[in-house]
Amino acid sequence: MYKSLHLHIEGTLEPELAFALAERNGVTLPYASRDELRRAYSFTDLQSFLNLYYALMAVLRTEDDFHDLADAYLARARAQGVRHAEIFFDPQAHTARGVPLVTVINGLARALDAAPERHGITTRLIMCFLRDESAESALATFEAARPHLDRIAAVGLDSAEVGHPPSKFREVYELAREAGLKCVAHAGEEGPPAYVWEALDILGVDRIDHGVRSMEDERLVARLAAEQVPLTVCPLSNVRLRVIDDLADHPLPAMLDAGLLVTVNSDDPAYFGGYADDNFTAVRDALHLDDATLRTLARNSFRAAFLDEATREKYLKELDAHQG
Ligand SMILES: Nc1ncnc2[nH]cnc12
Ligand SMILES: [Zn+2]
Repeated sequence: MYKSLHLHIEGTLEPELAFALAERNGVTLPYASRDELRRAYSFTDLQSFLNLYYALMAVLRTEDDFHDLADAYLARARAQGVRHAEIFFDPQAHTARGVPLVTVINGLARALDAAPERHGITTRLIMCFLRDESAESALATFEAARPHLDRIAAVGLDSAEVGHPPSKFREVYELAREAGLKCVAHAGEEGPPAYVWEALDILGVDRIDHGVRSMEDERLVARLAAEQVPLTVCPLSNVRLRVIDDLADHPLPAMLDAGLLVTVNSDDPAYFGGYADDNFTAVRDALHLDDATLRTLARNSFRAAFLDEATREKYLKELDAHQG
């Protein structure tokens, strides 16, 4: 039984669906076949992945496309034991291509609204700002989303990290908090520990996405442990984007030993070789995690989720019963 707290919906676009949507919308992809596309999934760093991630979004045009993308993800997530998913989306990557924000939100919301009954999954939607776009663009995006904020639980920050520190987005995070939204940010994936400090001190985030490079800064580790700031770590993503060389060298055990509130997540599962359970299985095997550690990781994701306390308690009881 899992919670998924770091999942980009656009990163769940499997080659099969990409080709189906391309055909539906008359979009020509620069790949002859699904296999040829899959062969392009060989990344040297975050930017090399983002280039393909944004290019393939060309097939997402209508409300039905966003609905079908999210519905396909929810079916896969449930098959992997996910019960609650907090889902990122990148509005600017769509509005920049002429797809209206309302099309994106309505399509995703239609799939998410049906998810408890259709898939047995509860969800939250997290609207991310692209950090390699301007602060003004983030502000304009937030203002455009104001009529839809009842659909949105939190704001986030993603895309190319290095050179785009969290402090650039102070103002839009202030507005989001004033509007009652939770706040998260990718930090310490490729960027330095200083970006994690900024996300905490300047953006006031409730969770850090990735945060693996925090381990380079002892004072930061102590702070994250003392405040029990959740970190949404994505092990298979870290290997595919060469943040770490080998899963066997992943800092996850050291992070747990340091008392950090670590969760395991899939990031962009269509591109990085696996969904929730695939990530758990991979770290269990590569890092020789025992059952108690796996239980801690599962509990952590329930603690870190944006749930009301009654629902959290209900899920924790279910988890205890499930794990015996
Ligand atoms: N791993 C990642 N880091 C930053 N931005 C992203 N957008 C989608 N996946 C991402
Ligand atoms: Zn991510």
